[in-house]
Amino acid sequence: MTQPTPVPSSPAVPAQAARESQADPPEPADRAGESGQELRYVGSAGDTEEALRQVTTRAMAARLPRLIAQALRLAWAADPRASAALLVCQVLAGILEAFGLLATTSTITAVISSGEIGDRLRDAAPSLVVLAAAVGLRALLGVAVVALSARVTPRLTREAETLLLDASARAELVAYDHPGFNNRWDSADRGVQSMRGLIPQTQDVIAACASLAAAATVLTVLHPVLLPLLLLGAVPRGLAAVRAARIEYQTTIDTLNERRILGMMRWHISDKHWADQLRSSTIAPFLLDRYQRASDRVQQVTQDAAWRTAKVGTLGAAAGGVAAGLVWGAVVFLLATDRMSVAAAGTAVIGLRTVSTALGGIVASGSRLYSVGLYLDDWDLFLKEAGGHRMRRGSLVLKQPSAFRAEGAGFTYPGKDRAAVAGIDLDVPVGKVVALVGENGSGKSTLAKLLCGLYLPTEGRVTWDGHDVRELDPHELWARLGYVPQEIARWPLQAIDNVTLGQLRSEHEPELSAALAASGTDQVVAELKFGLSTLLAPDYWNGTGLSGGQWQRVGLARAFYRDARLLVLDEPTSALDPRAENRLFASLRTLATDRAVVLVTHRLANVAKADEIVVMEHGRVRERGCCDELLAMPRATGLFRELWELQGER
Ligand SMILES: Nc1ncnc2c1ncn2[C@@H]1O[C@H](COP(=O)(O)OP(=O)(O)OP(=O)(O)O)[C@@H](O)[C@H]1O
Repeated sequence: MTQPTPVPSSPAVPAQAARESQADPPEPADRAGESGQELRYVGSAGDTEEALRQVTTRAMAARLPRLIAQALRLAWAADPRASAALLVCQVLAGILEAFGLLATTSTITAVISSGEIGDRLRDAAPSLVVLAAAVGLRALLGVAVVALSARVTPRLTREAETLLLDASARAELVAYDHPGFNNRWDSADRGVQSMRGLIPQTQDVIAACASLAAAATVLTVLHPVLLPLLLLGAVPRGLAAVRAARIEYQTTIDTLNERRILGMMRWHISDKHWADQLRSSTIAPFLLDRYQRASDRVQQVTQDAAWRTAKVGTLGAAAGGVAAGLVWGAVVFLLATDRMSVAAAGTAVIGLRTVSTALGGIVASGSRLYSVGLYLDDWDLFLKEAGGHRMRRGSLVLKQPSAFRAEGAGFTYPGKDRAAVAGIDLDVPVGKVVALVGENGSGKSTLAKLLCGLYLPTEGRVTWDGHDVRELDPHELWARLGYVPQEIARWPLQAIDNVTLGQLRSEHEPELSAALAASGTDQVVAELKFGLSTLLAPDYWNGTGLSGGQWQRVGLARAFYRDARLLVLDEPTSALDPRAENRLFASLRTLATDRAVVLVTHRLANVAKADEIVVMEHGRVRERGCCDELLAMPRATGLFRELWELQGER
């Protein structure tokens, strides 16, 4: 047995002094921003600036074809047949448009030619039939396009959502402590939502392009000057639409952080989790006031944006109107100077309207598609990078690891300038029970997560069987881990799945019964209406709720059931009744027969049987040894002894 070693802590503030320094609590600083902090979500400004830099007219024009190709690729992956049918419909619609326009010229030519009215109508009949057929078929194709889009879009959205969730599960745990990660997740999620508009907008752009190509061909045949004039007329509207898309995107980005706050406040005010405290503490009006403030800030930004969009739209429309006047003036001029026949002018009128509508469609749907594309980029990037935190570890697999070590390991949370734990040396082989104790915030849970490979150390290293956890396949590593965190996840699944986590090896196996019995979950299950098949979810999900202590038993059963070599129990008995707690600690030795056990707890009496007790203070190891050794330390310097005696007095 090692001698208790009082390790100098940094900074060396004895527990007593630390408590005394906290005796006078500081004045409450948060007075809605008067002198302290107000609720403000801290995002990464760099992302926003980068995103906005991309929203230019040129970028948009260059990006559109790629976006359409991307949309088609995604749609193809989601539903190849429906996507092919959609494309065929669009091409057919374009061809019919051209036929319709040419038939218009023939019809007008026949009707206004000299001769008997009956003969003229007979001559016009074939082109009239073509015209009617083209219009009717185009309408039918329109219906088919709507139906096919409605089929592809939900599949596409579902697929996009699944990929996003998968990418998020592949991010390092530390990602959640980076504000940029949450922002990127939000933007990517918005990408999934905006995907609902992807197919309709793409369809609109393709349809408008097909229509434009058809009408432009016909117009060029009628007179070559018409088309360039028209295209020129569309420029002001195009510029205005791009500007509006930029304002919309900027507004979304500017309000992203506030919307996060709104979402978080909404959850705190409405969720069952805090519902009892919300009522009993009468805090609701105060929270609603905070909600209102954030809401006002969002409204301010959106109102401002709406005003700027209206201004840009008005300018675009005015310039577009002048351009349209020029085009129509040109048609009148060509007609008046006999450079164009009356029949051609009649068709030109229809053709001009078609081209103008198509250009308007390309500009409007194109700018909407571009907005969708910006979010789509965020989604795409998240899939590749998991918000910049994709797990990139090794692939080494350890079947039966048996030695878990921290070697000078430390960890600093993102954005913090002080390490949560530092310079930790710890050795936990299979068969050994190590207890981590210490005051709140001394670094016990952080160290536990380092040993689990959930966090990667920012200094030193953590090894399993001598291999740095960075080299190990993380999923295989966690398959050998039984981890009971302070807050047990309440998965909305049946009791059996909540214990086996969907990894049942075989029905009625002894391991399952043993895990249920060792954790006391067997007693919980015995009271459930459908036993292990009971859905553990609140009543309104058609399930059955459990108490905090019952969930803690389920959490323990989970860890015991796993084929784990390292068992990390972080405050595993905080909600257990004394009998359940006793049973757990009595079985610690048995649990450690073929596992290494790390136990984090404040109930010091329970760690008496641990092989080694590590006393943490300010992120460092202050003392270590077995219970008797630590209790034998002088009263003035022994932190464990002081805490032990305080608990004893209680
Ligand atoms: N997600 C986080 N982001 C930033 N700092 C954190 C985070 N979690 C913990 N910390 C800080 O790291 C330090 C160690 O925290 P840790 O949770 O490891 O302490 P602990 O000893 O387990 O505390 P407790 O006994 O209260 O559970 C504390 O100063 C805490 O404020």
